[in-house]
Amino acid sequence: MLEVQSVSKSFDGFRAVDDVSFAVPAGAIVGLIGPNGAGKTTTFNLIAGTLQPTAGAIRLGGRAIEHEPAHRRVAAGLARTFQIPKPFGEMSVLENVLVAARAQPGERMLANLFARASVRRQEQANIARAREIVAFVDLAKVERLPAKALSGGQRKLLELARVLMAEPRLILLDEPAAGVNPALLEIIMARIEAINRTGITFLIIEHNMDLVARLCGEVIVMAEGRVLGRGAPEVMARDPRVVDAYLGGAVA
Ligand SMILES: Nc1ncnc2c1ncn2[C@@H]1O[C@H](COP(=O)(O)OP(=O)(O)OP(=O)(O)O)[C@@H](O)[C@H]1O
Repeated sequence: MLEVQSVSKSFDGFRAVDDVSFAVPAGAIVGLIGPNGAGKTTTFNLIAGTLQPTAGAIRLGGRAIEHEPAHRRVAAGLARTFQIPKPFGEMSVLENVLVAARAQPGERMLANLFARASVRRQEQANIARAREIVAFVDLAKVERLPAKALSGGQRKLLELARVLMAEPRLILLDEPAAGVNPALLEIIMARIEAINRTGITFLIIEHNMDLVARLCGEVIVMAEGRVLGRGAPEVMARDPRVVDAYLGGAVA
């Protein structure tokens, strides 16, 4: 589904991502872990298209995307969430999900003029789908509230709903467990599992090892911009290079 090949990114000569290669098979949930500053978020930004790589290739479903703008990658089936969700605070939960729809008939002026009925049907279909997704992530009771009224954990669920609305094939999740209380974390993990069972692939940055151990068949470990290793979470957690990288990070 996703291939990252010899990708590097430098900021003023500093290699935040240094010759990174890995692949994420279709249908998998793969973790991307490593100490602070390892280059995980930069790697996400390179895949999503908010940053351009200094070198290397990125393929989604076999198609080269490293030079495509972010919105084309979304259209190709790539979605991402952020460590700190940024919903439109004044808009309702439902509206926040609705604006993430790929088909926005109201934005096509000519279509509006000539095919009002079909535009209205598409809008109704989008609203119905947004409602379903909001219910799926357990936010139906708060769907009319402004997004700014949600707790941190509910905002993570809203982010999940927004990416689902874009009908992705691959979802990049940036720290879905950060700042989430245990009850909501359980819901988030169950929903990720349910979405994955429908065939959607995940790459997840996460420091919470409970989530990683439960959801991720494999983890890719990064440190200092490079890939240290890859394997089952319980195996990588015992790998001396991985232990060293985390301890190095703790004392640095
Ligand atoms: N825009 C930028 N300009 C300069 N340096 C940057 C920029 N973005 C990231 N870096 C540096 O690149 C390195 C990797 O950062 P990155 O955020 O990718 O790490 P991370 O693994 O996601 O860390 P964390 O777990 O703390 O989120 C860090 O040293 C960071 O300071």
